[in-house]
Amino acid sequence: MGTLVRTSKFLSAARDINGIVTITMRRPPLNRMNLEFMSEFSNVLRDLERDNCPGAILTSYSNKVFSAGFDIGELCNPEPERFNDFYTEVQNNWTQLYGSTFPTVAVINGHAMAAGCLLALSCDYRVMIKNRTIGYNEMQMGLATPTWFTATMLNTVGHRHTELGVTLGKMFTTDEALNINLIDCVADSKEEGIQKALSFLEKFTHFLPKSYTFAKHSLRGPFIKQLKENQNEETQLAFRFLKDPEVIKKLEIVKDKEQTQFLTSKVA
Ligand SMILES: CC/C=C\C/C=C\C/C=C\C/C=C/C(=O)SCCNC(=O)CCNC(=O)[C@H](O)C(C)(C)COP(=O)(O)OP(=O)(O)OC[C@H]1O[C@@H](n2cnc3c(N)ncnc32)[C@H](O)[C@@H]1OP(=O)(O)O
Repeated sequence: MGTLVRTSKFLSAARDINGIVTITMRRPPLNRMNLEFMSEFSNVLRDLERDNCPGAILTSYSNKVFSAGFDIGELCNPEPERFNDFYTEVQNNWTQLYGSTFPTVAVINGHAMAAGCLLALSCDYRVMIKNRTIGYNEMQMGLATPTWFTATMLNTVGHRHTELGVTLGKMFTTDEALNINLIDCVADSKEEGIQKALSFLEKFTHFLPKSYTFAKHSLRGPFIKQLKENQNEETQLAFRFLKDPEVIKKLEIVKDKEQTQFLTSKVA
């Protein structure tokens, strides 16, 4: 796997002989993202920028779940200060990953739900294992999909697929995701996925890093700028949404269901 360059409670990062870093999310059982997870993630990305990393792969320790998205504990009737810290970290994390100066690949070796899907979409390329699902399922949870989540999907698959995906809270199967270019290729196993990711990243060894960064930022920069300019408003909007009694009630029902079965549309 390579030399371990960083290990923390929920993430590990290992560098191979070519400098490519594989970041593995490990918050059992579902890689749910809470404040601590997000700040560890930001620290890893900051290190990779500082070290002029030539490329990174993002994957999960589990071959069942890439990430179940945000920890519902961070969203259900949140405290203002904690939510502000959490959401700010999430936004910063997205601007770092979506705008990284190095190429990134998500090896999606398990289900990728909501913010888990955002992580994958924020990379430059996606390899997904067969028989998994990916999408923004917020609607099914009584939530809404934040503006920058939507923009990231829109920039990947276009308006119509985003519109249907977001408004239906649709989880796409691997085959469906490939058909609409939500992912770029399919692998039989995580190991094969990593090999495909490395082949993609190998292409960039022939380019000047500054040329790559310029191209990426000319495509993604305006969306990052838009979020940075509206960061506080986005946080306030989300906080108000989450304080709506109907939303709290719905999330509490979801939390109660956690004791038995999470969602009726639960995936295999
Ligand atoms: C203006 C509006 C702007 C913004 C709106 C405001 C805020 C919203 C902000 C952002 C958007 C939201 C993004 C998100 O990421 S929301 C989270 C979405 N995640 C999910 O829906 C995950 C659903 N989970 C599942 O479908 C399954 O758990 C999964 C397929 C991942 C795994 O299935 P499996 O059968 O292996 O496990 P389970 O028995 O279902 O789960 C084990 C255990 O864990 C609990 N669980 C699952 N997911 C979460 C989660 N995200 N947070 C907390 N807890 C979770 C599950 O209920 C089980 O609990 P228990 O029964 O107690 O063991």
